[in-house]
Amino acid sequence: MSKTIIISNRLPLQLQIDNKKIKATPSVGGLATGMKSVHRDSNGIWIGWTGLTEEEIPADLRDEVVDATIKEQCVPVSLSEEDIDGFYYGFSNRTIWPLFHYFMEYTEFEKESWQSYVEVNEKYAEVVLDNIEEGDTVWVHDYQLMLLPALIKKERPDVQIGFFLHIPFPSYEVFRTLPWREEILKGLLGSDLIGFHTYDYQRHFLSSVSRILRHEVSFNEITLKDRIVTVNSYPMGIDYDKFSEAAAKHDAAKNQSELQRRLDLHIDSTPDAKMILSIDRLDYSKGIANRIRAYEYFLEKYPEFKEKVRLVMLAVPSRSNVPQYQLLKKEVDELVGRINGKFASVSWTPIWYFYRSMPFENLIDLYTTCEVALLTPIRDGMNLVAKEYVATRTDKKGVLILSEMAGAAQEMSEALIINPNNFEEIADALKQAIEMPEAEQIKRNKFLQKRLKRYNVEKWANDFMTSLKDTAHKSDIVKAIRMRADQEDEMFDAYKKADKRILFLDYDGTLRAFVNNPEDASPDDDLLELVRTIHNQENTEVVIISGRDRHTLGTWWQDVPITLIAEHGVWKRPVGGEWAVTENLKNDWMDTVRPILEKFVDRTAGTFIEEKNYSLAWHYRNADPDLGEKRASELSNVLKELSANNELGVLDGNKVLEIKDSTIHKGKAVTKHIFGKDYSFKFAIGDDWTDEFMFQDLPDDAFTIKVGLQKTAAKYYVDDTERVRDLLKKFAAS
Ligand SMILES: O=P(O)(O)OC[C@H]1O[C@H](O[C@H]2O[C@H](CO)[C@@H](O)[C@H](O)[C@H]2O)[C@H](O)[C@@H](O)[C@@H]1O
Ligand SMILES: O=c1ccn([C@@H]2O[C@H](COP(=O)(O)OP(=O)(O)O)[C@@H](O)[C@H]2O)c(=O)[nH]1
Repeated sequence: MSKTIIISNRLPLQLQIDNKKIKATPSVGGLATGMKSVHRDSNGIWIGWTGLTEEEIPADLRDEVVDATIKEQCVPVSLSEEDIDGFYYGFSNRTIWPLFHYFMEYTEFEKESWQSYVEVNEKYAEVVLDNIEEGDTVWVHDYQLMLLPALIKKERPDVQIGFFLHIPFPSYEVFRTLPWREEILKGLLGSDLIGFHTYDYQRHFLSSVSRILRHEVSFNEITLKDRIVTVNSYPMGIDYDKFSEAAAKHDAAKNQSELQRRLDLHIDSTPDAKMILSIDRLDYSKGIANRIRAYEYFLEKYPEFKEKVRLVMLAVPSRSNVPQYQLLKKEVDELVGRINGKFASVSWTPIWYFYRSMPFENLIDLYTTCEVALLTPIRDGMNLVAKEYVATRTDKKGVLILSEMAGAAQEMSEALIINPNNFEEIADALKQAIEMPEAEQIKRNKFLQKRLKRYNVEKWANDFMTSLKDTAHKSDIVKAIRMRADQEDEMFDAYKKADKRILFLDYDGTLRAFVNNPEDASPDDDLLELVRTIHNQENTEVVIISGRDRHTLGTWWQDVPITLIAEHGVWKRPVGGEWAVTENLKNDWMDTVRPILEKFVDRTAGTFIEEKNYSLAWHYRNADPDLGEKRASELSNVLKELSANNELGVLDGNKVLEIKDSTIHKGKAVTKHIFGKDYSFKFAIGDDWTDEFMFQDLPDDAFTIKVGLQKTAAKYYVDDTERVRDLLKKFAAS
């Protein structure tokens, strides 16, 4: 049975040696906590580092390490102290992490640590390759393993590889400073699907790919010589039910609260003070020091809140071998000490500071007890703590203040969104949060919870995996080759020999180049004459098949008695006949398509669905323009695939995608047209995606030609409309 292989630097469990025995504890950090439930529910394996170096594991405990990991469906990658130094503390956390979080002043470019990064990625590749079986799917995670996709693809081109980056991808101007930028991009492009938390990270990545590697990037696809790599954004969710159910249980047993106990013990005798929560790994990207300063500023600006609020701050130890993290620890310790010293009274401590990691139950305690969450990262890929806080507010009360620099802010607009560098704004947001009427808190959280519940971690992972599976077919369709002279000769030979011939000609972009004003694209005399000449040849039928309306087409070609097909196949004018509708339209497909459109509405702010009698339209004119175009292309692909089985067609309008009965696509139109007639020469030429239906649906012996080098199902391509004219001239002369 095929399986999914998850690979990340850190396994979901971390091993320690305790009393000469191996002890496992859950890993901290969004990647591990988020993916845990995905892994638990799959029959796959998770490959990664255990947290113990080779030197730390005595020979007699090696089997125990393997046992402890196998028990959790994990496979360990064995790393030495030197590896961890160069690869983890070095290149991953002194180069990539600061650079990708825009901390350029912290970024080190050390050749030795780069070399270690390469070697450790190779070590991971070895373990992965040892564990891959036919039909398996591979899902690589995060910035520590960006070379891995290409290393796996090189050995196993048959395997579908997905990659997800959990941190931001920086803008090209920042990324380009990396001496190994090409290697990193090439490593990533070993994947079939690359995912990011937000559209902005995706956009930055695509921009770097096209500028640095000069690959063709079209919408969210990168065309390589032999494959297509799809890039998209999938905002990671949380295990919503786990958090909300734990919170409900916790609420029912309030006396378990550690915070409450502290208050009961009169360590701090201002029990009514509102609790403001902050939870992060102690990382400079999280903006912890700034947050404390902003809190100080708040107490100065609004002194009436002294003794009325308390900042409960959990900072989890992280990467403490990296100097910047050590400095930050010192800075935070000092700040907390200074501010507590400055404002505290006998009955009140303004900051409760915990420097450690907490078990799940204690986290739930913090989440449920604190009325406000203040999360102010300077940069953060996503920030799952923000989502977890909202999920635990079972009575829907509580206010989230969130930095606009966290990926999560893009989906959580009902939170109070602040700029983490703007103390004024943070102080005001704190005041607003503390004073916010309950009805407003509930209203905001209702929206947030609904979205988080719906797009939970399971849905996120399924979305990613489904897209990854879909990429399997994508590369097959870039199969066209530029028509060579000998192939052209062969085609005209076949044309001459055939006793019954048909040519399907698309109009705009094929017979006529695009012009600014579409009404000006009428056929020139030369074109009219060429088409007439071909039509007049014996046993030859010319069909112009276009998305144009029938009036325009009919007027332009009124003097040339050829067959015209208009509006992608809705209308047909046979030779010497009148326009007629070709099909009875149906609408029973709508219940299948509506949820797909709703999903795109969920993921693309500003879009909406319009329902008509025989069609559904997804409008994106109010969305971010770039995102709208990219999502439209993605939706269009999804719907086109569906259309093959469900007889649907997709029309790409101006900021709208309209889905109709598939009697409205060129493939169906040409198939119907040739049905029962024995054409021995079939030819179709067109330039855009609506022509792909013809290319796909015509029989294999048809000569199908795409105008322009693009992804296509046609057999050949020619460069432009001038080349099309040359071909028409040759047909006319045959
Ligand atoms: O493994 P560590 O070095 O101890 O660091 C912990 C993890 O931190 C990072 O988490 C990121 O992933 C989260 C989930 O997608 C996201 O919400 C957060 O914004 C990111 O910073 C890191 O990406 C992981 O690889 C680390 O394991
Ligand atoms: O003592 C703690 C503190 C935090 N977390 C978890 O660590 C994750 C932090 O993820 P986030 O995306 O906020 O940031 P990251 O640390 O991954 O950058 C969240 O799932 C928290 O529940 C934890 O397991 N124990």
